Amino acid sequence: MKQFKTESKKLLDLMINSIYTNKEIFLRELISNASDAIDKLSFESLTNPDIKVDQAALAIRLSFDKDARTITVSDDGIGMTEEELDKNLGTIAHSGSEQFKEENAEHQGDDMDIIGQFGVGFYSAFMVADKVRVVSRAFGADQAFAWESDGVKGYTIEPAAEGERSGADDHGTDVILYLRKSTDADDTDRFLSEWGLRDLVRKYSNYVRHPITMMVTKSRQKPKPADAGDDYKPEYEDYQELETLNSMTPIWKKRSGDVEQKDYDEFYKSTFHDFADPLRTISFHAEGTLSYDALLFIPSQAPFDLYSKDYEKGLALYTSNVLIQEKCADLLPDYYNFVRGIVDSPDVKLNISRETLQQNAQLRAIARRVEKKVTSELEDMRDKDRESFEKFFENFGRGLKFGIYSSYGSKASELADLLLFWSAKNQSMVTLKEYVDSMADGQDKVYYASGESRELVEQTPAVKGALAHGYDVLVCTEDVDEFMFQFMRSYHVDAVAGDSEHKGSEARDVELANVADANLDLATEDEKKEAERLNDENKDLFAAIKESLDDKVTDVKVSASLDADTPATVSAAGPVSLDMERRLQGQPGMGDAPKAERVLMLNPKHPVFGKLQAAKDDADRLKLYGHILYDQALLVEGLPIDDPVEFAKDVTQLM
Ligand SMILES: Nc1ncnc2c1ncn2[C@@H]1O[C@H](COP(=O)(O)OP(=O)(O)OP(=O)(O)O)[C@@H](O)[C@H]1O
Repeated sequence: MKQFKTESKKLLDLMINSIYTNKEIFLRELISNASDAIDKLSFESLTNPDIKVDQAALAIRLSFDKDARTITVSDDGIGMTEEELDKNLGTIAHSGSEQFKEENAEHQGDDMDIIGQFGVGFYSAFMVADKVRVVSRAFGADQAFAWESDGVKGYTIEPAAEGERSGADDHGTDVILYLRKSTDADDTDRFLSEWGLRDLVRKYSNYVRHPITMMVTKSRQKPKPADAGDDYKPEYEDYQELETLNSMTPIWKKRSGDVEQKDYDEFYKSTFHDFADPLRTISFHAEGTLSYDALLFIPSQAPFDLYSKDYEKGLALYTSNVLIQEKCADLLPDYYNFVRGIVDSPDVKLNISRETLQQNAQLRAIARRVEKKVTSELEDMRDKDRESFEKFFENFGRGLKFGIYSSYGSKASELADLLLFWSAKNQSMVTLKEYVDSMADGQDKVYYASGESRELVEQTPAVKGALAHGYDVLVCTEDVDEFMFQFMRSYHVDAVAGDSEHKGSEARDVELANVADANLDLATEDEKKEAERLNDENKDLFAAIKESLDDKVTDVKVSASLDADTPATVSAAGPVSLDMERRLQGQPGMGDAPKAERVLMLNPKHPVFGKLQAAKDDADRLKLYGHILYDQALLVEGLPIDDPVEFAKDVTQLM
């Protein structure tokens, strides 16, 4: 007896003790595996002339035995060798298996989430069965092997008995489930019936492209005997017939008007192993020189590994009913990597390989259309269903921002209008257009501020000052935000045609500006004049403070726009903001990351300013004041101070 690998054991444990209400998905999982196995064989046969199979005859067969309490899922797929049985069914094959181990620790008892997130595959059989036997014969092999397990102790693999596999096929797999006893709480009997299995196939596997057949018992009227008298009563007899249970037409070939949303949802969940319904479904068809059917989904939640390097984007690419690539990356731009779906085109060449994809004009044309469709769907959601759009953005917005950032801003024209930011004034998410539309009179820039959290950013003097002057500020808390803004530089506003009631406006580019930029002055004209006067008047004082701060700041000056409670703030003068500096330094391998040019801005309306003036001729006191003001301004910004011990000493001395 062989032992399962550790991570498989955990998953099996979960399956055996599952309280998951959707236990019936086991059949969907086994049918999907069977369908994949047939796909693999079809693909091999199309690319390898030595393999000859009759595509149309490849099927999945269901059967059950009420007395033995077994269900068998049998396929004519590629089958598994002895080694493959060991490798594939002894370990979890899922890409998420590593994460599974970690997540599992957090989600103890919450099996719904795990089952939903990872698409538990083969092992889900153990939710309903206490023994599973897999008899498989790999394509081209002379011998079938049988894998068997109770899911607890381990598993055995042995040569299968002659003729053990059902049907006459020389390749394929039978999965035989020995169902658990039926109880009130856990009714497994319902699976041991024609209607029970037919129901499950319709519900979960209707659009599987290969026939799923089952022998069913039907009733028919016996022919009327020639010598039947007048009192003849029709007689009936049962007979057996092979029935195809699924509709088989791929769902993506159907017009969206002919498919119910719940069918799309089921298809999405079973194909892409998501637990939640998709947020949006997009179906479209092209005809002409390049014809194809496409069915795309925008998930309602981000897969756990979306932002990890293991995540692979792509759409499934089919041609002539054969899956040629499970994840064709070239069909999706990186910023739409969350889109799942299928493209099926008879015009795409079968022997497409990774190298030729780039140069493939057909794929490029499809990719362009896919991108346009997704964009317009997102715009539609933004305008008509804001709640869903905000949910979407929470999950996938970061990717859109990266799209602008990694294209050095060139993708801004496509993506900028899909961005949302937290508005400090409205306390809600706004688009850039909404921001610009409600800008204060005379405001000519979009103001943003960046930091670790909304609360922190909203408390910074720069943001409070801007709000006090009637300017809204976009609060940015993601690492990519400010880097993206730097590449964008400005936001393009389209021209608006006027009418009798509304004034039109010209197209224009509105500059994006960090509100904590030392060169930015949000003050009124009067405040500015006053600041200029004070800067002049206190030139020597400011020079002395700068000197006492060594090379920590490049300048000390008056800020005219600070609110009354803030004695001083630290701003950045160059292209690197304080928050960018913090984020760059937080990255591994960025030891000598560029630093922000710091400027100490003093508030002339605060009583502390008078204290500074009074200490003008006392170098030690001035140094003490300067250091304390500088350090506390950094703390308010959520930034580390150079020397906490020194700061503590300074405060003590002051007391
Ligand atoms: N009927 C089958 N015929 C051939 N191979 C199979 C069959 N069922 C399972 N396998 C093999 O066993 C592996 C493990 O199956 P399992 O359902 O656990 O995971 P998966 O299908 O790879 O992952 P997921 O269910 O997340 O897509 C498959 O990848 C496949 O190689």
